[in-house]
Amino acid sequence: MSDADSIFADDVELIKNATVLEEDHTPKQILCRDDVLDQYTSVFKPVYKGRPPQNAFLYGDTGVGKTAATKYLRENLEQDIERKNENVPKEEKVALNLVWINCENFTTGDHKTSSYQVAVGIVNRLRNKGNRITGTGYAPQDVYDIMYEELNSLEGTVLVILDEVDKIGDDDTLLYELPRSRDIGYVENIRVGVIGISNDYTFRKNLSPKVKDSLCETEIKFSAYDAEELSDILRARADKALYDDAYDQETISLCSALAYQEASGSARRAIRLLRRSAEIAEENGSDLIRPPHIRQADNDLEYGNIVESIVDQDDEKLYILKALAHLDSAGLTPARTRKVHTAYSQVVQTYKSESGRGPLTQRGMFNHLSKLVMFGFVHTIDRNKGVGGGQWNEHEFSDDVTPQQVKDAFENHNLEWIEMDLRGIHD
Ligand SMILES: Nc1ncnc2c1ncn2[C@@H]1O[C@H](COP(=O)(O)OP(=O)(O)OP(=O)(O)O)[C@@H](O)[C@H]1O
Repeated sequence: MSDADSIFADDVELIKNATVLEEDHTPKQILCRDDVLDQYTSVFKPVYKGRPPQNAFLYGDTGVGKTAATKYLRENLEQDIERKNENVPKEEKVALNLVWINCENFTTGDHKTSSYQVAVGIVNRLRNKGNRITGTGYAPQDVYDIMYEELNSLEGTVLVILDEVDKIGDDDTLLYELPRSRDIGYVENIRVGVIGISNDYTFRKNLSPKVKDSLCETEIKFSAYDAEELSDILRARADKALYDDAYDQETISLCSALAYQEASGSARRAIRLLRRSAEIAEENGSDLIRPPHIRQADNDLEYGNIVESIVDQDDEKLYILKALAHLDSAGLTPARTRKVHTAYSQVVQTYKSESGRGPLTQRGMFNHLSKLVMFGFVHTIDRNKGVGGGQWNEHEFSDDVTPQQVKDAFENHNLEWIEMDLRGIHD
């Protein structure tokens, strides 16, 4: 069968190498980051020389190259150590063990990670499949003991990279102890270096002084890219991913400008935008990515971002948003707080009938509703009819949110979307 017979084929193909546009692609070159790379290279240098490793804390907004720079230096370090070891006598060989943990992957049901969960993760990275431990059922001290035992069975330097380290929350025992494990006497055969990576500025600010002392030996800030830097990064990516005639200077400039404006200089957003724009251009049979494709791609990404941020809300806020979605569909917004509470109570009863937990009081719900206003999902109107006329609040979705996005978020959250008819609802 030729492509012409397939419903999946497009008439034109603009993407030459799709993997280059994927999230986990590590570029061969890190652009526009010379200063930061110099600083970061110094952190890895002692490891290459077989000296005690340093600890470091990397921070900066999302999509600004923290992970990419770390992967790039890790690959170089491993390759260079391998080359060096080929040419030196046995006793001078450098032993490096690297454990990469994304703390986001070790969250429990309530979206929280703890030092305990990360310690379980480290143990399981070091053990083979049949010998792994579960994330529950061990006393915390037992898990730490097992982890240090596993680490101590290695030799040389152990570099533990904790990506999204902020997910570790308040329980930061590990962040304090792991970098100092040799001084404390938990390990004796190895030297441990810890690199924490975070895009949460509050987490960095709130780190306890003792964690700051041990983990933040070197702090490296990754600032956001400006539109010109985004253009350089994007052009290099487009050169590898797209056919030469598929894009021009306007494609690169517009994708970069939009990512700069709307995603605070995130290279991830710029690359996603380029990929979606190329797909839309292909679907439209265009042999060049043009501004309308890019604008449509930008709208698609914005839509998806809002759905993702709704998915991140806790159950109570999801129920309030569902109540507002039904009120909106029934033409009943803006709705007074009492009406939103009645609708919300119905939603809770529908979803929580099995657990037996009831809805929050109106005041309790209002606290969550205020957070939704703060996050930009909901818009509240203050009605004031003057003396004797009364004062009250009315709520509706902000301009960026639609009932369909709430529905999509429920589905992404694996929560069934139960249809509800709130047309006859009273205040
Ligand atoms: N300087 C750069 N040169 C080339 N590619 C880059 C550069 N900076 C970022 N990228 C690319 O942009 C995307 C996002 O970068 P990365 O994952 O490193 O961001 P991050 O700062 O770790 O974000 P987060 O905090 O959300 O994890 C990746 O595809 C990465 O390869």
